[in-house]
Amino acid sequence: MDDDEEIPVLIEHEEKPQNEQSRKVPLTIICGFLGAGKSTLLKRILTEQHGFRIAVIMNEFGDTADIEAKTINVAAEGEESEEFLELANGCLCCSIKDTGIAAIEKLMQRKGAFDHILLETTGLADPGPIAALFWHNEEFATGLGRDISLDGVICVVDAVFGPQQMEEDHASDTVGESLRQIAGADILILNKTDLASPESLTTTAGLLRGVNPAAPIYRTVRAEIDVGRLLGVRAYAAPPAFPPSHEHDHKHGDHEHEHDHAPEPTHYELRGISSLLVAVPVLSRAKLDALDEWVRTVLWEQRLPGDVDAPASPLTVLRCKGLFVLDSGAQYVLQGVRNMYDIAEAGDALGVPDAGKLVLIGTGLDVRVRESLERVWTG
Ligand SMILES: Nc1nc2c(ncn2[C@@H]2O[C@H](COP(=O)(O)OP(=O)(O)OP(=O)(O)O)[C@@H](O)[C@H]2O)c(=O)[nH]1
Repeated sequence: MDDDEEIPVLIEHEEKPQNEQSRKVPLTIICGFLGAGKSTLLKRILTEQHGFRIAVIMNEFGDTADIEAKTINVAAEGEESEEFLELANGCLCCSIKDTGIAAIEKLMQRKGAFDHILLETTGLADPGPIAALFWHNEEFATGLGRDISLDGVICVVDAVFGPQQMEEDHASDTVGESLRQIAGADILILNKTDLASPESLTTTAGLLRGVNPAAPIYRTVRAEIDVGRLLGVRAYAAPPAFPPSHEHDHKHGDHEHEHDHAPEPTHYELRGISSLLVAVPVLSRAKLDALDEWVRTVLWEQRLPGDVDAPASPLTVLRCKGLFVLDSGAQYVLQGVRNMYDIAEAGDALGVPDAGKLVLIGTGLDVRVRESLERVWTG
C-alpha cells in the first residue's frame, strides 16, 4: 500500500515536461565562415557511429554524397529537387535546394525516421533570422514546423583565417556576417587548430570570447568532436551554461577539445559588435519585473529606459541570455533572439547558483548600457 502511494507522485511530477519535450524534434543550425570546416563536420556526423539518428539538411550533397554513396544504401526519392540518403549509421541526409520552411516541412513528413535535425547554412548566412523563425514563430507553429524545437546554433570558425575574416568583416555601418554568426552562436568550434600556433589560438579564442562570452569554444582538428557535445544542448530552453557549470563539464578528462571560458564581467567591442557580461545580484520579485521592463525597452525600442533621444550609436541586441536568482530562491532564465525574448522560471534541475548573470550581444552595448542596467537593482 505504501508503494502505491509513492509511485503516482513520481510519475506525475516527471512525465509531464518530458512528454511535452519529446513530441518535438530538436533542430540545430550550423553556420560558419567560408572554408572553416562545416562540410568536414557534417561528413563526420554522417559517417561516424555516434548512436544519434540525425537528419542533415544540406544545400547540396556535393562531396559528401560521393563519399557516402560508395559505402551506403542510396535511397533517393527523386522528387524534384529533393534527395534523401539513408545512411548506415542511422542518419538521414537530405539535399533540398530550398532550405526554407517548405523544405523542412517536407522533411517533417518523415518524422519518426530521425531524432534530430541539423540544418547547414551557407557560409555567408546570418543564423539570427533562421534561429528566430524556429524559436517562436506562431505562423510556422501551425504547420509541420510546430513539431520542431530550436536546440542551438553552432558556428565553425577557421583558426587560420578566422581572425582576419573578423577584422575585415565590417560593411561600412553594419555588422558583417561572420561577426553575426559568432554573435548568434550557442557553441563555437574553433577548427583547423593543427594549422595555427598556440599563441594565435589563444588570441583567436580571446576574440571569440569577447564577441560572445556565453558560448563555449571547442578547439578541433578536422571538426573532431563528440557529437553529444553539439546536440541536445537545449540552448533556447535550458538556462545558459555560464562558466562555473562549464568547468564541471570538463572535469571528465576530455583533453581533445579545449574549452575556453568567459572571463568575469566584461565589455567588449570589435568592428561594431559589442557584448556585455554583467553579474546580477539576488533580486526581489519587483526588481525582476523592473529588469524585465529594462530588457523589453532595450530590445523593442532600441533605447535605454529614461532616454528620450535615440542613442549616439545604434543599440541593438542580436542575442541575450540570462539567469536570475530571486530572494525567494526561485530562478529565472532569460532567452532572447533579436527583439524576441522570454523570461521564464527555470525547472528544478539547476543547482544553486548564488547570483545571476546576463549576457547581451549586439551593437552599441557600451558602459552607459551597463550603468543603466545596474541601476535596475541599485537604484
Ligand atoms: N589542416 C586542416 N584542414 C582542414 C581542417 N578542417 C577542414 N580542413 C580542410 O579545409 C578545407 C575546407 O573545409 P570544408 O569542411 O569544406 O569547409 P566548409 O566550411 O564546408 O567550406 P564552405 O562550404 O566552402 O564554406 C577542406 O579541404 C578540408 O579538408 C582541419 O582541422 N585541419
